[in-house]
Amino acid sequence: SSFLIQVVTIFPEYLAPLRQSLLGKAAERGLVDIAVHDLRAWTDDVHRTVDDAPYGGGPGMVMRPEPWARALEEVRPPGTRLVVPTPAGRPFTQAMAAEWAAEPGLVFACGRYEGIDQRVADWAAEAGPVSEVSIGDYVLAGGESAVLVMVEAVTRLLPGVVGNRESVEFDSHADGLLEGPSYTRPASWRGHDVPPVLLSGDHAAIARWRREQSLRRTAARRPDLLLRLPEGALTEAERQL
Ligand SMILES: Nc1nc2cc(Br)ccc2s1
Repeated sequence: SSFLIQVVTIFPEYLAPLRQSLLGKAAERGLVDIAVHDLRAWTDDVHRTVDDAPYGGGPGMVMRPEPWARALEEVRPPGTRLVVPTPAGRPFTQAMAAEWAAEPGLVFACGRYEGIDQRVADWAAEAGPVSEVSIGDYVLAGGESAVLVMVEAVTRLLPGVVGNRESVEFDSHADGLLEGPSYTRPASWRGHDVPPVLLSGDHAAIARWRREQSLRRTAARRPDLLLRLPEGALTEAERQL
C-alpha cells in the first residue's frame, strides 16, 4: 500500500517540486501518494480570510483556527500524524523520519505569518499524534520549505524508493556520527591526491580510517552529537582522538 502524504497550505504551487524526480518516480510506482490542498478552500468569506490580529497584541498576524479545523476534518484520516513545521518546534531528526516512514502516512499543516492559532494543534491532538517540529535554528517565511525537506527525508526511507538500501542504512547520522570524506577517480587531481589507504585494498584498514575520519569530523563540526552517543559507542582509544 502506498504512503499517503497530504499538505495543507496557502501556497499550493510552492509544493510543486514534490512531483519531480525521486518523489515523482516513487509516486508513479505507487509507493507514495501526494495530495496538496489550498487552505483557502475551507474559508467562508468573500475575501477567503485565513489570518487575523493576535490576541494580546504584538506584531504580525495569526492564522485563524476555523479554516484549519475544517481542512483537517476533511483531509486527515483518523489517527494520522499531523506535522506542523514551526520555528518553535522540536528539532526534526533522522530518527523522526524513520519513525514516520513506518506509519501509513502524514498530514502537513504549513503555517505562515506568526503561526497558527495554538488551539488547532491542541484540538488536532484529540484525533491523532501531532508533531510541532523545526528543521533548523533559523526562521523561514513559512512552513512550505520545511515540508519539502521533511517529505524528502521520510520518503527516501520508504521501502523501494531508494534503489540501494545500503546507502540508506549507511546514511550520515545512522551510527550517530557524521559521514567522513568521499572520493572517486582520478586518484590524483589538480595536485590533490586521494588518501592512499583507500587505494590499498586493505578493507580492515579502510574501515578503521573511515571510522577515524567520522569521529574527527564529528568532534570538529558537531561535538553535540558525541555527547548524545549511547554508552559504549566509542572505544577508549576513540575517545582519545
Ligand atoms: N524553521 C522554521 N521557520 C518557520 C517559519 C514559519 Br512562518 C513556519 C514554519 C517554520 S519552520
